[in-house]
Amino acid sequence: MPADSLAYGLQQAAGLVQAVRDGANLTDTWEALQRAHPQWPDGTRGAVRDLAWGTLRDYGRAEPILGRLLQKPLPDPYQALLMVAIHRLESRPEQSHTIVDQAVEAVAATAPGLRGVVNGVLRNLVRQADQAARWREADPVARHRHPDWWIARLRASWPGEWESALEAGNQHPPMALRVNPRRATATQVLEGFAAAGIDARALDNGALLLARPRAVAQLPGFAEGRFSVQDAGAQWAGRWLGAQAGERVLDACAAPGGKAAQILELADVALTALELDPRRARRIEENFERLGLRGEIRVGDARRTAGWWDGRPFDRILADVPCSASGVARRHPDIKWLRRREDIPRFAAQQAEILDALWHTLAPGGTMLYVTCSVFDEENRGQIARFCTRHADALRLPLDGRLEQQLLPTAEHDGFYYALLRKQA
Ligand SMILES: C[S@@+](CC[C@H](N)C(=O)[O-])C[C@H]1O[C@@H](n2cnc3c(N)ncnc32)[C@H](O)[C@@H]1O
Repeated sequence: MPADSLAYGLQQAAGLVQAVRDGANLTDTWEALQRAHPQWPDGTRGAVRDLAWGTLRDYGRAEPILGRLLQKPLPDPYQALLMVAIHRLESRPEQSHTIVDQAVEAVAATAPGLRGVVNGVLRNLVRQADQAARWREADPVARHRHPDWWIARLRASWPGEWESALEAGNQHPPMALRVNPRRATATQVLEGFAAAGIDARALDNGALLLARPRAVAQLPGFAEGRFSVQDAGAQWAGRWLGAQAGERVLDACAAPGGKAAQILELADVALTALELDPRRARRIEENFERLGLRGEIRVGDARRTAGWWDGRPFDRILADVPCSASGVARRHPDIKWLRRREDIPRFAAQQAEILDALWHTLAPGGTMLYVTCSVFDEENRGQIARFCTRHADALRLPLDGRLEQQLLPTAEHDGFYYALLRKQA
């Protein structure tokens, strides 16, 4: 199969989808696949990625169709191949004949005996497209493209917003940039973009939103460290932490270093960037280097302060804790497949442990900004409410006039939660 054919793209994307169905992490699998195919042209890389990410974002969409059109699921990875083909048929209905032919070609290469059934299922689907739309509409998982327990949680917490948040979470993610005020102003960056014919605009918090995602290295000013890629929702961290020159600041869960870099771009602070995973900690180093920033990078566990804390209290702490990442699932669509309902209390317990340990390292009068990229209450407002019952010296401070900020995914930003706590002297 030629590497630029749709058949090849479908086959490779099916391999990625199958790996996620087997429990693998998409980013790691994708990196390994690219290492195995260094000769792939950009077009092939882009096509395989789009097909796999799109199919995984379509969580649950193929099931009602395959359940009705197949007597029993095809063996691995051919069921995944059908899912990728169905995703493609839905997104490019005008190319239905080519898609069916190419899917048959893809299966013929390794399982010629399945050609007939793949051909039959996909042709049936093309013929019965209206009926398939009704099957999907009748199935909440297929309609909202999220696991049922996820839908139920969001619906219970956000009765007015859950549907639009789920829908936004199914779209292609936006691309936003964080301007480095040490190297440029937002106006200068936007002028450089306008001169290069790149459409972008500034949002309320200063983030620049590109009209269309692009390869960052091709944007004028990136190599000079004038900006970094960072979701607009994440960019509230620097402002809401509000670190001032001369302060001792801890970023307790720092890799890859986006928020740590923002803190250093905004004020001359003494920053410690702590990270549990040594491999990920190296990415903080690379980010600081590109941006010309300085901070102390330490590998350690935020829960075990004896391993990394010198006993001098911090004036401010950013606790951007590990979480379900349910607010960024459109960027990492394998999350919808890999997360289980029971993972959420496990994350919440880990977050509570981190928060309790960090609280001891905060100076009286100091503040801690708690951040997750989750949309689930148990990790967010519930977590902070429980923290405040355990720590009588914790005082909640408002963020732009609100007790806490839950950003649900929209066309402009991903889902994040923020709460600010002061340790009373
Ligand atoms: C949400 S990410 C942080 C993103 C980062 N703040 C940024 O803006 O680029 C959470 C990070 O915490 C790290 N982590 C998980 N458990 C930790 C622990 N107990 N102590 C320190 N870091 C931890 C993870 O490896 C991960 O890199």
